Amino acid sequence: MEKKLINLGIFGFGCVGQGLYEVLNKTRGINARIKKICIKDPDKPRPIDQSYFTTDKEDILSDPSIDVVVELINDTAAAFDIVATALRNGKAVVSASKRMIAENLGTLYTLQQQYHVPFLYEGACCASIPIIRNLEEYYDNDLLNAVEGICNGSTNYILTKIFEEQLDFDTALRQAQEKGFAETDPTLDIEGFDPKFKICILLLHAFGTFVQPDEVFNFGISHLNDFDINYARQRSGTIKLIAKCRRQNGHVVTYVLPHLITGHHLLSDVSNEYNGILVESSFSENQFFVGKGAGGTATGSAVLSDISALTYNYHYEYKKIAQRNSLALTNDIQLKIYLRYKKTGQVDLADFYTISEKYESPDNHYVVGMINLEKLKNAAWLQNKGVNLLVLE
Ligand SMILES: NC(=O)C1=CN([C@@H]2O[C@H](COP(=O)(O)OP(=O)(O)OC[C@H]3O[C@@H](n4cnc5c(N)ncnc54)[C@H](OP(=O)(O)O)[C@@H]3O)[C@@H](O)[C@H]2O)C=CC1
Ligand SMILES: N[C@@H](CC=O)C(=O)O
Repeated sequence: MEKKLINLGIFGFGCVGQGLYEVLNKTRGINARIKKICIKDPDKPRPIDQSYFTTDKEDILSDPSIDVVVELINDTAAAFDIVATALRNGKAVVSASKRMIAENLGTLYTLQQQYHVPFLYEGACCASIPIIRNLEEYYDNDLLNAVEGICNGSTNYILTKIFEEQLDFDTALRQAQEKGFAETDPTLDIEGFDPKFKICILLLHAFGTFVQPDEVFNFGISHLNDFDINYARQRSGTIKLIAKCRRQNGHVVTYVLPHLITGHHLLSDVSNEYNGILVESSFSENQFFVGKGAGGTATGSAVLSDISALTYNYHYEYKKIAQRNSLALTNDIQLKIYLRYKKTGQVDLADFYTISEKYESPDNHYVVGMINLEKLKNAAWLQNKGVNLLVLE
């Protein structure tokens, strides 16, 4: 039987928009066609026929023949306006804009309930890894303990190139940008904001907890220097930027921090733009999801899977909210960290609960010790470019 034709209105034709176009053209299983693509710059050369394009958002939002609005743009405020308007107009929406989603989760959840329209965003979290649908459907009753791992393709690409090919940071970042992995503003990647947006979304689907990204501490890899890299190498280890949400004493702990990984660890084998997510639960215990976490076709495939899911009326049920199991966020935990700094007095060692190791040389000092996550989040000294930290586990 012929499947009903789905008319798509797409916003954005950059890395992900073009990835979706390619995936859609090579996929036989779905009867969907692109009716219009709304972009920003009318003068930019496009690889497909000009008749597809418009700069007027109403050509999509007010067209009753468009069934699904696909939002793939790099402007957070405009993306929220598009998605919220489409939902209010009763149109199903698919998006990959993690920042926009994470910053507006409460409102977007309410709009879905109010207007009874689906809003799917698998591509927003770890691109090709179907983690949201798994948290929604497979882990709907199991008692989850943790969802954690590598949620940013660009930083994992940079760290892989540094550790495996001895590339310098700036060259590796440039490559990540050229390959379309990095955000328009790459500080969102290298300072750990992008994985924070993703973990905030996963937190809702795993534990039913709404948080504003500002409440969650993130520290990325932009302060990394050769001394830190050697510190990791001397311990036969590597460095990974890890986003984490973990149940602890009736609360949930959430953060994004660079970790020193030593010994055999599943995440140490996750390379380049791949992401890896460990899910820990009471009954199924440990499971590991790995897949491309950035890039046009990898994300396009997740977006297409969402479009396809809409054809069988799939929508997120947010079961953890419905089960009223929501956990409140806490930063009241102790972390064992390596803290490297340039000179005495640059960091406030009194913030540490205990210090077990101290090293001093003319150029670099470091301590290893236990520190409270809330203290770390509030530490002004950590903003200094000459200071870096690694979580030791
Ligand atoms: N790159 C990746 O690997 C991934 C990206 N994402 C997310 O997907 C979204 C898109 O990313 P990406 O494709 O990389 O970004 P790009 O910078 O490659 O493309 C952005 C697109 O958005 C368009 N655009 C910007 N503002 C508007 C507007 N107001 N109205 C209509 N179109 C607009 C641009 O138009 P124009 O072409 O005219 O400039 C461009 O086509 C982002 O939110 C990103 O965070 C999610 C997962 C993976
Ligand atoms: N900039 C992001 C793109 C995908 O979400 C990343 O590098 O992971």
